[in-house]
Amino acid sequence: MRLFSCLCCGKGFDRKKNVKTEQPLWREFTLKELHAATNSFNYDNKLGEGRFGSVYWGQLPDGSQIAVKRLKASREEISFAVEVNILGGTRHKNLLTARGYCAEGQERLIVYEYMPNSSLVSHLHSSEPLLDWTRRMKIAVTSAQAIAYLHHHATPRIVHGDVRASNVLLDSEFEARVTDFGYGKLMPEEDGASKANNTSGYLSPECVESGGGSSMGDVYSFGVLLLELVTGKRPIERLNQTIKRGITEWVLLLVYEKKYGEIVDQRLNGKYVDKELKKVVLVGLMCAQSEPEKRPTMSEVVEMLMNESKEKMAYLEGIPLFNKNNGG
Ligand SMILES: Nc1ncnc2c1ncn2[C@@H]1O[C@H](COP(=O)(O)OP(=O)(O)OP(=O)(O)O)[C@@H](O)[C@H]1O
Repeated sequence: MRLFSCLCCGKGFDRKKNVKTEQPLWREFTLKELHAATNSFNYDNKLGEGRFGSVYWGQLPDGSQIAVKRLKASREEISFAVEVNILGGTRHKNLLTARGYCAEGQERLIVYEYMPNSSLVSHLHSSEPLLDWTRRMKIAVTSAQAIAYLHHHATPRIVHGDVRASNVLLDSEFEARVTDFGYGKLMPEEDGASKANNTSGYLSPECVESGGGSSMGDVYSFGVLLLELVTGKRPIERLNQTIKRGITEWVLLLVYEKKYGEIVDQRLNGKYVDKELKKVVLVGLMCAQSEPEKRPTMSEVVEMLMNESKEKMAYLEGIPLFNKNNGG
């Protein structure tokens, strides 16, 4: 049974009309093709494993490199089809491009572009070469643009539901390629993003409460991600066996004291731009406010991150949240 309609780029690629001039961006792969590309899902090709399944590096006969996500269990067919069609129909330069899918027998696979610089989390919290300041700023803006696209321009509008550093992959230019959107409905309840986020510190209080995602919940998670990006600290740091510290509370206390030099990732050895640090920290804290109605939208976040005017900075600094006596 063929469950999938063929969706291509966001502009509505029509295979029949465009076949002579364009390579289809989205197509069905055979299992045989993917076996050949990944050396039969060889252990040496394995890039890693997430909650949904394992990811393998592969190469197609045309030389292009792919990452094949082999989903763990067979999904409810219609749900898989709908979700896969969302992936196939959503195109933005800072979203990870899904090139196609394979559904044969019990196998459910999604084929993505391969990202040579792995994920943001591997750069921030491992021995990978340190991400310099310029790259961090580029990642902040490009990942915000991707999520803003999902919220404000994609058809249908998409709540990411699982914004975090491991879902920000990095392309050869170290630009963000946000991934794992549209997976919410693919996940079994007990494995849901909400449950995982709960302990990772990315989930907003109202999403913890409701167990579901929302666009304002994405904004909160993105705020936490911004703070992680500039501090190099995990959203929740374990200080000792019993005490954990949330990144938002820690950063806000230092902002009250105007101790930005203590907030920034110390491994940068002072190589950062003061006003950019201040801006990202303040925008991150605005996003990660407990009350959803006080958070900006993602398009406002993009605007604030890209705006370099003194007026905007003065506006941000004047927000009561950042004044201990007014907001804190
Ligand atoms: N397109 C890709 N290019 C390169 N590496 C990738 C790609 N997609 C995933 N990976 C890597 O494969 C590993 C598993 O990714 P996956 O998305 O399955 O899990 P995750 O995001 O780490 O966790 P979770 O599934 O819980 O969200 C990660 O190390 C990730 O960086």
